[in-house]
Amino acid sequence: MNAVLEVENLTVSAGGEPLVREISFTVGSGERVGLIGESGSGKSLTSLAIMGLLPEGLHASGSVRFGGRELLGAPERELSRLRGREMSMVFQEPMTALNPAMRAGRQIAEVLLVHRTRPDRRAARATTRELLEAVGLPSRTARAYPHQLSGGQRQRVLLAIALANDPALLICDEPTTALDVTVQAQVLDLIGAGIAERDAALLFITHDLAVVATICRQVLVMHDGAIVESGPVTRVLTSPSHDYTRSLLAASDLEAS
Ligand SMILES: Nc1ncnc2c1ncn2[C@@H]1O[C@H](COP(=O)(O)OP(=O)(O)OP(=O)(O)O)[C@@H](O)[C@H]1O
Repeated sequence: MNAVLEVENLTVSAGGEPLVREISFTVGSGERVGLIGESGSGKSLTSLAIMGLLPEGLHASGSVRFGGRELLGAPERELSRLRGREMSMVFQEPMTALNPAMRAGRQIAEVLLVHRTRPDRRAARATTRELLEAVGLPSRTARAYPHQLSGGQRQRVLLAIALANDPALLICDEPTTALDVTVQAQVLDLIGAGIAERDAALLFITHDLAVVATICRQVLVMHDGAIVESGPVTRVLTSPSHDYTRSLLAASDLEAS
């Protein structure tokens, strides 16, 4: 299996204080890896460091290779060419990720067009309709503004945007946390299907063990900025070797057997 993402000794610090500490992991092509840990453990900073989107004042060191290319220290121009095309991200709060003043269809079409040297608007509109259909939304959704959609519908639009350019890597950061359980299951199914269709790699961030068990085969457990345990979901969730993983399990609905 080819490695899509190779993270080695990644450290994220603020003013010399490490918030993510020397973490290493690999995500292979077609692989689904969950990153779990309690609030504040460093999950979001890890994903932002990978995407080159760390907020001002935070510094990443170590190595993040994507398709063999080193991303840490790469020029912003190169990173913005990758984002939304070869790697994309779905966040927890779709309302802040979507432009409130732009119709949903236009937002999907824009991401199709922005990475083309010769934009074809008619083809982008047709692909937008296909993408909406693939995430279970009627084509009339294209004309809706974000505030006219439900939370689940907005998250589907974001997923359509993230999948639009057939990325090799999709990073999801708590994409279903704000949704009710039924809608959550539907969105998880759509993420799984979108990934499988493209043979893309998935890095799925959540604090919810049940969600990881549903969608991922491999899991990394993060605690206080470090990865304390990793392995196949079936192993880690049935016989955790780290105390912190055991306490996560005890606090969840899943039972260790
Ligand atoms: N811009 C920043 N400056 C300084 N510290 C920060 C900054 N952003 C995050 N932190 C700190 O880094 C740590 C990790 O934050 P991070 O957002 O990665 O956690 P998380 O595991 O994603 O949590 P949650 O599940 O609540 O999103 C936290 O202690 C947080 O307070």
